[in-house]
Amino acid sequence: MSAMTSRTLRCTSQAAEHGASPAAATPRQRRLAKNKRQHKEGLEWRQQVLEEPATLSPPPPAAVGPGLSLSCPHFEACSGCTLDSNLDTPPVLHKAKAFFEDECGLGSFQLHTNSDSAHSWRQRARLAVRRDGSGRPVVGLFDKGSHAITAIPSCVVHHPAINQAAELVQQALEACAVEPYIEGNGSGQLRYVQLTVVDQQAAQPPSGGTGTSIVAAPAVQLVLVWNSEAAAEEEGSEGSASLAALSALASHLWQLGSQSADRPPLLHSVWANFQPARTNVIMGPEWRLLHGAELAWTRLGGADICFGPGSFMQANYAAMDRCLQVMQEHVPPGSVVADLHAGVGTIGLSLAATRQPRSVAAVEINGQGQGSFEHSAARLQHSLVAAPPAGASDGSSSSTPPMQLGYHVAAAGSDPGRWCRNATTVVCDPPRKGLEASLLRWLCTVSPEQGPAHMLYLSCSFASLRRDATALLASGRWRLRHAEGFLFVPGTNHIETLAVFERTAGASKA
Ligand SMILES: C[S@@+](CC[C@H](N)C(=O)[O-])C[C@H]1O[C@@H](n2cnc3c(N)ncnc32)[C@H](O)[C@@H]1O
Repeated sequence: MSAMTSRTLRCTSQAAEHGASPAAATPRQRRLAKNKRQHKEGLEWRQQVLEEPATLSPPPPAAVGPGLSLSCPHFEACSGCTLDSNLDTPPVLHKAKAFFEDECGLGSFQLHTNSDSAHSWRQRARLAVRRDGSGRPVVGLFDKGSHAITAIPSCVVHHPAINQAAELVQQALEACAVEPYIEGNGSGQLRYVQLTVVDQQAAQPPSGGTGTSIVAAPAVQLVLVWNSEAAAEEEGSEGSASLAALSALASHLWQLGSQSADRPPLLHSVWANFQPARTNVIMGPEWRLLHGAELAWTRLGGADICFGPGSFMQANYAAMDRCLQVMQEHVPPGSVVADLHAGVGTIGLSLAATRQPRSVAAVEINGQGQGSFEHSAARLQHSLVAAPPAGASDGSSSSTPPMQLGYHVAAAGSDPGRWCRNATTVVCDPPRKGLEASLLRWLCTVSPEQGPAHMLYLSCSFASLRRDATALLASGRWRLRHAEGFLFVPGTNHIETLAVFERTAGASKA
């Protein structure tokens, strides 16, 4: 928190304590005082959660004005959020409305949101580990526009389990005398931590017993991003001392976070990721499981989704779940689905669990997702055989083949004709830069007989979606049937947009 902000907060609270007239405060002081009051209520709620972890549920929504508000004590210092009021009408929403309503002629472009969307939504967070201005090791985020670090122990957008696990790491830094990373000279040990909430209910396999041993509280998959190579060097060398320090830190955390007699374990697992390079890329190429279970699960869009620490996961599970439900409405039963930017296969698996497609082919450039996809697919196939959906094949009939679920590690644009062979529905969920030029060209030129009938394009960047949608519509091959937005990152000028296209000519394959 900047000196200016902390001074302002102090002054505001003193004014409030001494009963100063609200009229004497500036609008900003009043806003910060309100943030502080709501933050205090949030802390009280979190204290209750700590005492009763099995009942973790979202905090009561903050008292808000016309729009959703953030009310975070770290706002303005921390770089994580850029909006603290009217979160449900970020500036980009106006651009999206203008594009879809005025340029594309859709009736109305809506943004999905509800009153508790603003808080406790983040289920995956990456936090830096550095020394602060006073030399104290800190787990937090960089200040706006700099690499100076701010601790954010009361972050209101983090799921409470993430804040608790971050606090555990904060304590362990000092207890284990861990050296935070120093960017200036590349020295130090711990660079970042990644914390991901694991749904312990979904973690139980469907045949996992009576349910009496199920631990209801969410736990955290913790990754320690360590500033060294993975391989131990000769005994007594600097490398092995560094790995011994990593091992001691991980054991200390595991003991603190997994073995409490009076509450469910906070940690699901502890991983090491090794990043020795002097780079801004957070994760390195090598991973090692140090404690706990390798497989982590959550339930999204009607499917159990397995994920590892190195594969992409949407951080806002509730918003993604809602988005998946909407996507399902646009996929007819019996479809052949190509899920082109699949990650661990969340979208394709959700469609497989709910829409009875004939097949789903997942295509993903990062091979880290493949093992997770295969675990999820096996669990899904098992549950479909055990309880086939009404009217669906259980695979026992020789005339109706079982659903095919496949995963290809490849760039979607490398051979779109191959990845989309026979596909009736193509799903694109690209990174911020949008569709690869080769994929966009194929979609804009493929003949109606060969191409898919429907396309679901989910985008995290409105600018690249607008560019790609303009090209798709200009090609004459596609018509926009529907579009809507989802608040995946409340507190920022960002919306996730789903655009549903249908082919304009030729016989539909679906
Ligand atoms: C926004 S994420 C979506 C992941 C997944 N659909 C989900 O919902 O979790 C984008 C994914 O596209 C992958 N990706 C990036 N470039 C790609 C490419 N050229 N071809 C295929 N996948 C790509 C990334 O590795 C990442 O997993």
